[in-house]
Amino acid sequence: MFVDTSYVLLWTLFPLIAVVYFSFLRHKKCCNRDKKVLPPGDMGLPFIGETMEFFNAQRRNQLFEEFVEPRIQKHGKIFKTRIMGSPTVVVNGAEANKFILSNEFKLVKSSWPSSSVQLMGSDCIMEKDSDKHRYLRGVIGTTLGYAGLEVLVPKICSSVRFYLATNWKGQEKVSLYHSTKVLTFSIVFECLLGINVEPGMLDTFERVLEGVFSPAVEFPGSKFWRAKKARVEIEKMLIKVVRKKRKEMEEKLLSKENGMLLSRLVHGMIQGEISEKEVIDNVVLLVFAAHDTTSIAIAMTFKMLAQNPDCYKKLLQEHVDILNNKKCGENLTIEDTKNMNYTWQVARESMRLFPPIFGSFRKAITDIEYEGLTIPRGWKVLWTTYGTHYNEQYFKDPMSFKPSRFEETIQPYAYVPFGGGPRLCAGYQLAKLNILIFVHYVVTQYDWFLLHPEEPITMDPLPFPSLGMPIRISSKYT
Ligand code: HEM
Repeated sequence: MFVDTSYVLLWTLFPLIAVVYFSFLRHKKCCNRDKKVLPPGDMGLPFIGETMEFFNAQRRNQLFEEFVEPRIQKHGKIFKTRIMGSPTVVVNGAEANKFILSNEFKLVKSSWPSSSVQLMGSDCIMEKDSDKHRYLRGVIGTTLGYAGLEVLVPKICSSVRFYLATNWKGQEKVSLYHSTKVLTFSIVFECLLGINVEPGMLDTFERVLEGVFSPAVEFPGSKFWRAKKARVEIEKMLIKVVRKKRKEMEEKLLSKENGMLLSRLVHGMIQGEISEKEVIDNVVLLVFAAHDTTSIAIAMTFKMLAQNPDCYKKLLQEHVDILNNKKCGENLTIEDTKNMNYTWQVARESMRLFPPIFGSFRKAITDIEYEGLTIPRGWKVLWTTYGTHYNEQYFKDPMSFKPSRFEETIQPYAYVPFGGGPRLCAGYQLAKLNILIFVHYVVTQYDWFLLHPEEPITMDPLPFPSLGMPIRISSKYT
């Protein structure tokens, strides 16, 4: 019988071919399983990526509306992009905020632009992790604990009252935003740190702040160059202050128990727990963290009150009730601030609609797996406040101003103007007191209205009212 040898060969080789074929399939499946799935999104042009789109939207204070939201629509709540030279994953939503913020030090670490690190100082709290971070949080936390706050309240009251008496009394028109900036600056320096504000200090600090998010290019005349020069001036001034304080403390003229944050930091220095540079970098950082954030929060609270007369009426009544229980000229106490529940709801709602901080950057310190996607090690992660604050899922009718929504429990990590996790704002309590006390004295002493109700809010990189929010004022007592 004729036997086709090719058939014989085929039947002999068949099991071998089958084994090779199935092994190939298995290998392919394994590889696919190991292959990491990056989040969807466009990386834009080589190197610059989508930086221009990001900055243009930011300048118009439309970062969420023009940059983030269209990409959420196209790619979903977690998308990749490339900004400022770094591949970046933008995450939105309470679950994603929680995942990223609570995994600080484990999966991610805080990641500030080079210009911010150079100007704030490489030894400031935002650059620290583990023990040093815990130590600095402890020092700030003790100063802002209940006993510390009790002492702070009358000091803040005196600062606000003095400021209004010397700068608003007899005036018809003032810049609300400028006032809040001057006040928050002196409150951080004098009430929290215990350092006297000297003439010109605010301007020098403002020059540093102007460069904090500008490109770290040091050519004469550039923002960053000016900021670096201002930082040197500040350093010289702070070195003198810190050494004087150290001498006083070593000679037992002053104890760390005077409650002031600078004394506590200098005490740590004497004990060898922190260096002089760490003290100085953290003083600069605290001013940066407190200044523009609290100022814009107060300004937007007033803007919302002007636009919502019913809310203003209710808030005013809260303060009149508190005032009626005080003797003439008596300062507020911490207990009085606890009776400002509605005012705090108004301020919180203003910060929900206009969060002073858009969000912030982290860096993945390992490959991160989240919802079936991989954020590769070394990539940046940007979490946002707007991603939850403007989302119907967390806040019903999100674009309406409704302070009473804070009577209900809010899902954790949905309301995040102060961030969350181990890096939750360390000055939250001070910011709250600053806002409540300022509102109290203004609304009980003055009638006021906005001169430009439609004034645009710009961003550079924090939001601010473009005209300084001028208001017409008239004293209630003349
Ligand atoms: C309305 C006012 C304020 C807002 C909206 C605000 C917001 C924030 C946010 C969002 C963070 C977290 C940043 C991140 O996760 O990368 C933060 C951190 C921080 N804030 Fe505030 N802040 C305010 C006022 C203040 C004040 C008054 C102080 C100090 C006296 C302060 C001190 C700090 C510090 C030291 C950190 C760093 C915490 C750390 O790294 O552990 N903040 N703030």
